[in-house]
Amino acid sequence: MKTFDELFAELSAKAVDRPEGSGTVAALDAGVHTIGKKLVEEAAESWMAAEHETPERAAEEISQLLYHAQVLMLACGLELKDVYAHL
Ligand SMILES: N=c1c2ncn([C@@H]3O[C@H](COP(=O)(O)OP(=O)(O)OP(=O)(O)O)[C@@H](O)[C@H]3O)c2ncn1[C@@H]1O[C@H](COP(=O)(O)O)[C@@H](O)[C@H]1O
Repeated sequence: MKTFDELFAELSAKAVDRPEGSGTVAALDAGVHTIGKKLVEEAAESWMAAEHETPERAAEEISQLLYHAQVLMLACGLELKDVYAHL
């Protein structure tokens, strides 16, 4: 288990170190358009899980939504503080 901030720190390091086999590196290389499509897909899956499945399934999909939101942030050069400033 990890927090939102811990995941962002991990993904930020991967974006710099570019370890082989990292899905995050592959997503960043694919670009904003591909990352955005994945984000929307996970948003829809979160909605469907919340409406038609269990809270546990919704939590799983929402975790993936948060992951892809962080990848999009990295692709845009955003840091957590840039987003937190709007909360
Ligand atoms: N939390 C996540 C995470 N959540 C979601 N995903 C990605 O989002 C996809 C989820 O897609 P779906 O469940 O819709 O399944 P799918 O459609 O069969 O998958 P794809 O065909 O889209 O690959 C997964 O296949 C992962 O590629 C994640 N990928 C990585 N992480 C974490 O990010 C960190 C870095 O990961 P790497 O960059 O891969 O090392 C690690 O701590 C990981 O646990």
